[in-house]
Amino acid sequence: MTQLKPILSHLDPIIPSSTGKFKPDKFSAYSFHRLRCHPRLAFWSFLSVIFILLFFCFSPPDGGAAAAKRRSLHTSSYTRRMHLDSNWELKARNSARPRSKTGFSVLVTGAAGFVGTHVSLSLKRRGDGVVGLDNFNSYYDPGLKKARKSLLDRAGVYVIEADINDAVLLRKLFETVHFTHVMHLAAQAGVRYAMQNPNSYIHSNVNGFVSLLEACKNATLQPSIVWASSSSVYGLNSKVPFSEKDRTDRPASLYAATKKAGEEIAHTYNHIYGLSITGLRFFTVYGPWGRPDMAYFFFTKDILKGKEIKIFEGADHATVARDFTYVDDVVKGCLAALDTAKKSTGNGGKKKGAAQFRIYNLGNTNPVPVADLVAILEKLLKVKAKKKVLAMPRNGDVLFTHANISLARKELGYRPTTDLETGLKKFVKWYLRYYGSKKKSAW
Ligand SMILES: O=C(O)[C@H]1O[C@H](OP(=O)(O)OP(=O)(O)OC[C@H]2O[C@@H](n3ccc(=O)[nH]c3=O)[C@H](O)[C@@H]2O)[C@H](O)[C@@H](O)[C@@H]1O
Repeated sequence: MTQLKPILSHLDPIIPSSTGKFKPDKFSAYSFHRLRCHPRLAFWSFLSVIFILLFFCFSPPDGGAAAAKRRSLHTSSYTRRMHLDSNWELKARNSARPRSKTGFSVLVTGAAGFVGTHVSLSLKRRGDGVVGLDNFNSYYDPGLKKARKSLLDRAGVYVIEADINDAVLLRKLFETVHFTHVMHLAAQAGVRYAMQNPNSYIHSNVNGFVSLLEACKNATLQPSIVWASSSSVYGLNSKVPFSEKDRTDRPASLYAATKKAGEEIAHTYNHIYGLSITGLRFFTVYGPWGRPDMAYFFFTKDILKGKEIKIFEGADHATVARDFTYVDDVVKGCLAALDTAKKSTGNGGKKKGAAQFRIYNLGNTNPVPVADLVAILEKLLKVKAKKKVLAMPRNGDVLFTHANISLARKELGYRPTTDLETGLKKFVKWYLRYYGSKKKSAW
């Protein structure tokens, strides 16, 4: 204790006196008295001081570099855990670079999907930078998605394998690349599958969409967003053709309900955070590299196999019809929506003014009965279909769809030019080449 005395007296706090001289205050005298009475307390206090001094002496001089190193170690362990390419950030930066200064940097979600692949290729072809994101889930043959990814690889579009619900990945991606636009096409598609797996619709179309909007809203420079809604939001409406002004509060399927929810959620993010958002209501999009869960696709497969196909009809033999829209026409509408999108007004989550909010129908304006679709396929495949006409099951389907596209025509210059027979011809040609030569299963 006598050895500690000089040190402890030195550690006593000192305050200036009114004369300007320093003298121990009452508290320090009291502390010293306590320490003298508690040798253990004094010993541990001394040891703590030594530890603190040692910590400061031996810590690295550049704290920022150390933090960066820690961060990059954290990033690389994340990269390994999520099975991302070790240099995914570099690849994403390169892929997002447009050919010219005026080009866009676009994040395409669902890039290995049907419309996503076509949109990504078109953007890349005209000189925009594109990064794709896709979770390659097994809703339908992931082999087809991988084949689409190979197309994108060859075109120089880098696709990251991740889910839009991965908020960490999205944050890192938006820190790595400044996207001018996001084309959001990732979704759980299909009307009837919602009866089997309802939660997958909530996961992708509601939670996933919110996760993406959060990342966009938090970005320092917020991108403009264009995303795929659906003709199914018109639900049980009987007034045709469907106009954007019509009511959309009577969805017939959970799929439609989640797309409608997406439209409302989009409005909220536009209103609160100033995100520029355009929703596109797609009408039964078909074409090469299409989705095997859609009727035109599996009818083709089943007709070729000689398997029976079911053709639905409404009550009293009412015709079931769709405004089938060829994928190239839809892609033109998507690009026009990106081109006319105004900038978001927010910054890092704070709104600076009202932002653009739009919704457009992208249909063909020419509904075709499903029976006619089958007749065209029979002609193109040169095979008679084994048909069974059935009452439409109560599984979310609606009787018909028909788009009024005047708004998209006026504001986007959208003009679909492909009739169903011309479009199906291109689809059948692709189908026979893809499955004929590769002997792949179409499902
Ligand atoms: O436009 C849309 O909003 C929707 O279009 C399609 O949904 P759907 O029009 O039901 O397309 P298909 O599943 O290919 O069905 C096309 C038509 O064939 C009929 N169909 C389907 C299956 C079947 O076995 N038989 C049959 O007659 C359906 O009732 C429907 O009228 C897509 O699957 C949805 O993802 C998309 O959002």
